[in-house]
Amino acid sequence: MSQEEQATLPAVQLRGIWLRLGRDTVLRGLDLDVQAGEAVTLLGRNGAGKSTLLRLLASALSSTRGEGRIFGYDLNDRRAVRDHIHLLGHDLGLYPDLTPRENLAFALKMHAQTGDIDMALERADLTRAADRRVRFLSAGMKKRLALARMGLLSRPLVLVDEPFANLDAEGRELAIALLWQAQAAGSTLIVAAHEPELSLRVAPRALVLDNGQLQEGR
Ligand SMILES: Nc1ncnc2c1ncn2[C@@H]1O[C@H](COP(=O)(O)OP(=O)(O)OP(=O)(O)O)[C@@H](O)[C@H]1O
Repeated sequence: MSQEEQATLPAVQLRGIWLRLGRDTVLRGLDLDVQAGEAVTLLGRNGAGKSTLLRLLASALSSTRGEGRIFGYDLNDRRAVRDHIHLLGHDLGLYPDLTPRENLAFALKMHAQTGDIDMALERADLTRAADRRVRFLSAGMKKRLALARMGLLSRPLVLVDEPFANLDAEGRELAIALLWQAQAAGSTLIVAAHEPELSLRVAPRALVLDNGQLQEGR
């Protein structure tokens, strides 16, 4: 598929998705359409299934029933899906024995990309901690690093679970700025958050996950 053909396809198309985890049926016939370039805030109470939905979209979980496509690629085509997404989940996926600088360099290398690591570190206010092992950073500093990595890797679909958790006021503004930047660079965003007043600034389409299905609005 050419890049031109791909750009005309919806970023996300889910049809009748059911997903069971243990004894819980978390998603119950869920449908979702997200156009390329859209920015969506995903709301819902604790345990509603927001993280589960993001993990399904990242092809880290399989549905029990239903069909899903990411930029036209079937969700079961995990390699193609993972080539198009970046998931910033509860588990930040950082390497604790590497430094922030090394984590960012490794992420760029894994995606065969280049980027300005020093600028990303500075923007995240991590310059002074750039060469300390990640395991010695605070929770908020780790979150800033994960956000900096998201900003460096400009993936077509960016899935972010609670971008504002563990951050101080300045860190929250950094999260918003990096999400803006990702969208301006052409990424589609889906942001699960408990702070609609923050998330809706960057992702104005609100979807509420309730009883395993999505509804528009707050
Ligand atoms: N690995 C698992 N095995 C069994 N059940 C799970 C698993 N992970 C999540 N669940 C269940 O799935 C449901 C949805 O969880 P999920 O983490 O997706 O919710 P959430 O909307 O992201 O919640 P929160 O706002 O608290 O982060 C919950 O009932 C949870 O207990």
